[in-house]
Amino acid sequence: MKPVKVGVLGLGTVGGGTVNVLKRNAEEIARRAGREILVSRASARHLTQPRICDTQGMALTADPFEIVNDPEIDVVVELIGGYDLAKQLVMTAIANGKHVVTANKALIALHGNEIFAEASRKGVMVMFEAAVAGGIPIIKAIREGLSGNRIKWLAGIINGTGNFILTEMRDKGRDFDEVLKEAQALGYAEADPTFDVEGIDAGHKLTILASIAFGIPLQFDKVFTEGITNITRLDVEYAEALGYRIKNLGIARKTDTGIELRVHPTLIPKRRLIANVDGVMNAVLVCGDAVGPTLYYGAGAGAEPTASAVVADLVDVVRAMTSDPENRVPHLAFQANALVDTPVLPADDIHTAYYLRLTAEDKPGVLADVTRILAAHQISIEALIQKEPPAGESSVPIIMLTQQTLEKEMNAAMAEIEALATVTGKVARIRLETLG
Ligand SMILES: NC(=O)C1=CN([C@@H]2O[C@H](COP(=O)(O)OP(=O)(O)OC[C@H]3O[C@@H](n4cnc5c(N)ncnc54)[C@H](O)[C@@H]3O)[C@@H](O)[C@H]2O)C=CC1
Ligand SMILES: N[C@@H](CC=O)C(=O)O
Ligand code: NA
Repeated sequence: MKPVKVGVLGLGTVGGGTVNVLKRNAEEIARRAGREILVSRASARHLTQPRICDTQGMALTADPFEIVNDPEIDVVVELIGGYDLAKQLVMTAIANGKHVVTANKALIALHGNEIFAEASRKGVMVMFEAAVAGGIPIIKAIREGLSGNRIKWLAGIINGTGNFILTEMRDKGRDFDEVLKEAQALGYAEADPTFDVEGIDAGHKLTILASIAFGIPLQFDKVFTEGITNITRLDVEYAEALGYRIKNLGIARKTDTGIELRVHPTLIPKRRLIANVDGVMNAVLVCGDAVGPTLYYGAGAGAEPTASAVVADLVDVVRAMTSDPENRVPHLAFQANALVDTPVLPADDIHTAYYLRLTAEDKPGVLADVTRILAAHQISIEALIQKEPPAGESSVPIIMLTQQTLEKEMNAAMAEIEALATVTGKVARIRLETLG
């Protein structure tokens, strides 16, 4: 049988890793796919620059449109990143009847509804396993392995760069900016690293996971995101002292009224396996009504872990290429009957517990004022630590854990606490999930 001809767009970290894995494991991959998979063309911005992969046997071009318009190419692998150019290339490839594999979560989260609709019309596959949690086969796990379940909730560490930064800060006391630079040098970070540290990249991934898990359209604009830039060493230490770790989580939960979609730093009990997922590793907990909680763990970023997922998608495409389009697993497994009436809940309706840290004057009655405000908003305190004032100072840190409450009640209570004359500055707030 003739080899399947692949055109790779972008030979950076993931593109280079993909070429390397395809070459190194060519024999096993051909056996599993049933046909040889050959990268016959690749597109790079700078044709002569040194790169991590060997480009022998590939025709290189600086113009990616040559590849998506080449009638010889069967599958296009988009690894350029970004929105506009990537979308034009993917839509052109689909219009030309080519299958597409991409690692681009930004593209899928923002333009996936349009891309999948067009792909369905043309009867081609668009695969995106590498877009969520790098090498972990989480898309497959939810779409195939858990397809008999009603998914109740999922929660994941789904940004490798952010987890790497939090781990290095906690374990080695390293500085935020210095660790971010290292993550960039290692090829983990996005082209714009604010996507990693402000929760945008995790928001893109959560959008995709929620869409598959709950059968809703992709709705990135409704995800609540908070980044990790405000996490202080003090909060990391207090959280540890209380038996918790701070992890940046993407959480999607089905409630009676809709779906919570949120990305934020979260206190989680230290005893949970996911609390011990460190460095660039990712982990996703998925709770189905039949199976209960399941956990998936692996490298969330980096050249070859991500390539592992890209190549798995290529193998799937090649296996399914010859089958009737109607019999292939559909792109998001629900495309034609997406649950458009299930709302994503506004941030005010998030239901969670909280860690609060405030600085107050060391005077009788201050704590009573704070607890009175919380009680007026039906917020119960689960644990409280009041430190002695540091020598020569009259202010003390007060740390509280609350029971579950509504975000809007907490916002109102925090505003009232901050307005107290005896309280200095802002109240630090980190959401808390037991993940039980
Ligand atoms: N780096 C990682 O660990 C992961 C990255 N991803 C995603 O994979 C995609 C690629 O990411 P990386 O490989 O890290 O980025 P990268 O910046 O290392 O590679 C992108 C490559 O595309 C090339 N490129 C840009 N415009 C081009 C054009 N017009 N024509 C030809 N080539 C062009 C760049 O020169 C660069 O070599 C992104 O969507 C990213 O979000 C997904 C999972 C993990
Ligand atoms: N920048 C991303 C790369 C993988 O998706 C991350 O750090 O997780
Ligand atoms: Na994946």
